[in-house]
Amino acid sequence: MEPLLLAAGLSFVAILVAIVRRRRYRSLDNIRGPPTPSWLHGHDVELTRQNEAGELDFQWMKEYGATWRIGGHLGTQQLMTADPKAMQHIFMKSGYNYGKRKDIQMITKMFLGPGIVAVEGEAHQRHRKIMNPAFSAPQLRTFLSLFQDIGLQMCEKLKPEITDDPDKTVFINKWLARTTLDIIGQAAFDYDYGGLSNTESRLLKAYSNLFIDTALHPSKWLILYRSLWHYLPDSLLHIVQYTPIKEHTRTRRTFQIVSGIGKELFSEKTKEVLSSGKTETHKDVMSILIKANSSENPKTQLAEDEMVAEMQTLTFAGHETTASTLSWMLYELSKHPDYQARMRAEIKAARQAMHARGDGRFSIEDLDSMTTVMNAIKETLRFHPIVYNLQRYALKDDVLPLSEPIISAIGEEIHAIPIKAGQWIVASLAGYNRLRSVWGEDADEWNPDRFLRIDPTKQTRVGVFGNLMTFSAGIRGCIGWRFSLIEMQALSAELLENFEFARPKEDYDIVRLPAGLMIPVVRGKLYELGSVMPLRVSVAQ
Ligand code: HEM
Repeated sequence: MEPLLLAAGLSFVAILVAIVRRRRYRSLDNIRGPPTPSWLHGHDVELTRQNEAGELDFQWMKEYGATWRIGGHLGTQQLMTADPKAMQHIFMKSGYNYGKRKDIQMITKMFLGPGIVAVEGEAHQRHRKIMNPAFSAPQLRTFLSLFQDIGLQMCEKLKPEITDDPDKTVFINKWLARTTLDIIGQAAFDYDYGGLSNTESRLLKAYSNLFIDTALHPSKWLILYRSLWHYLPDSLLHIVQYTPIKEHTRTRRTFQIVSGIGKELFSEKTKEVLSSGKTETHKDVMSILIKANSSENPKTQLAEDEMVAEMQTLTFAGHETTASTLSWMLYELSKHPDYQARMRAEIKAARQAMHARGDGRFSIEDLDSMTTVMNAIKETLRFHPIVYNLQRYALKDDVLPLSEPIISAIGEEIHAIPIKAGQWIVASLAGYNRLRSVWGEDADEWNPDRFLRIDPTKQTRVGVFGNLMTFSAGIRGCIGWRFSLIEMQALSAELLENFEFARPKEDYDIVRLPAGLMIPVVRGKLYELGSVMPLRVSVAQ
């Protein structure tokens, strides 16, 4: 059958199912929210076209409080919330009752294969059980010296690029992505991806501007088409990835390159680990995974394509995320030179103390004692959450508790919202991270010192770190959050001791484009420059 005809046929089936089910989701009439601009798309188009990620969330929060209703496809309603108790309930107290939608699962599968991020329920439990040991705190401590070595390599490579021209503008996100790619390659697979050494790296090329090409400003047709996937039976769902559109072709090309590398690595690693039996010598994440998988009951073991997908997932989730967050931190520091100077002084003092006791490298304890650095990382995670929202649907009828009551359409105060099975929910991570009730009246400013005054025991407990939702929470919370944190601490120490970061001499206006992940772009230069974070970098005095 012609692929376009097939897409049309699948859409027709899905529209029928969606219309039949639609009535059940109109249970939020009592909740206030912005008027729906279109019966066909609800607010889905506005959300993907907003000027900056989170802009609409902040606007709606001001108007309706921490929870509100928006329109979905074909006249459906979606609940959008930034409320701490609602977040806690959805992500930390309800097990798998708020699942990932099938359309989102499918898109994830197209990028990453059938790995941990794309699966649900029992299958997810199986994946997580095999992966957890590789992300334990003691295991992650062993990676610190690797993070420091690769951080130093980055500094050594960057220095000659800037010494001749003190006003040189550097796209710092590119340098950080190359660095974090090498880190994940070595830590996860004991493999050199060539990010810093090889500008022709196959993988870097495959990932370059991936989000702009596949997720930025999708057409109205594609937005609707994808949302209807949720209603397709599994037997038809897998066909949709072959719809001949440029976003899918680009995704498939990247998938083939990354999974090709993953397969080669997996087969070499499996031979190495299982034939030598010397696990002590193999401390990379993949070796631990292969060992854990081989000692599982065969019924619960991960299959080869699932293990390869795990490698793709770690490569993808483990590098751009951390690189982006660090880029936003350096951007903020370029606007806050006084805070930057305090961080540098703290790192230098810690370095002196370290030398005085006869050590050559910072320990985890040294890094943890640098509160000025840690607070800048925390504040950046709060202010610039690169995953700015998460979409879920209710598998069962439920009642969602609120810590911030809202006013209903008829003026009553609402403390809890009845939820019908099938209801779509958007958790606004960006919105929660800006709540004044949680973060103070200056929540819309980047100010790391807020963490000196906040008492976390007085907040509703959410997230995995610092009461932030940036790494999500609960059984599906980010497995790599501690990895990322140690990596950011180690790289910040190297970078800030070696370099100063300032605004570039060109008058660049940086915006946070919503492209699945939040990406930095120079306003008006998206197609010329792609995703960039330009900063003036000079050697620190
Ligand atoms: C600043 C850095 C990072 C941020 C902000 C971040 C954020 C997130 C978020 C929000 C989720 C939940 C996604 C969802 O429910 O759909 C997630 C999941 C995940 N992250 Fe991260 N992440 C970061 C770094 C990392 C690193 C370094 C790794 C690996 C080394 C990693 C591996 C994963 C994996 C495997 C999952 C899926 C967990 C599951 O479904 O059980 N992440 N991350």
